[in-house]
Amino acid sequence: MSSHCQATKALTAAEVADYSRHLDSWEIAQQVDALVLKKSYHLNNFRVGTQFANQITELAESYQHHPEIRLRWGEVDVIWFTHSCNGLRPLDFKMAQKTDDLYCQLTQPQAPHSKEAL
Ligand SMILES: C[C@H](O)[C@H](O)[C@H]1CNC2=NC(N)=NC(=O)C2=N1
Repeated sequence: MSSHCQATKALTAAEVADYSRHLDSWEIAQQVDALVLKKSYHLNNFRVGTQFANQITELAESYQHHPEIRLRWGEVDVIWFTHSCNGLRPLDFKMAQKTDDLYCQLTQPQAPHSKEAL
């Protein structure tokens, strides 16, 4: 166990259940011996899937917290967990929400009241 890990323990199963109530459609999955947050996103083609993966990369770099990403035509799977604790931390839930926000920005049309639409 690293010193960072001792300072920041993984959430308990009960805490994970509580945090996950605020997320939309993220699965809590067991991966080897750790709980992880997992979601599959649908994209129209490989290029936009790659764009999404690149945006997640920028997000990950800005927080120095990095997910697993699986990219294939029409789909991007994202898995968040904290390696150093081999489990979930509040930051993983924050990153999951931010990933959803990126997906919405990328796939949903501009708000009708934006300047461009006037
Ligand atoms: C030093 C650096 O911040 C750490 O190695 C970070 C990098 N990105 C990370 N990402 C994730 N998901 N878990 C970590 O424990 C982790 N550690």
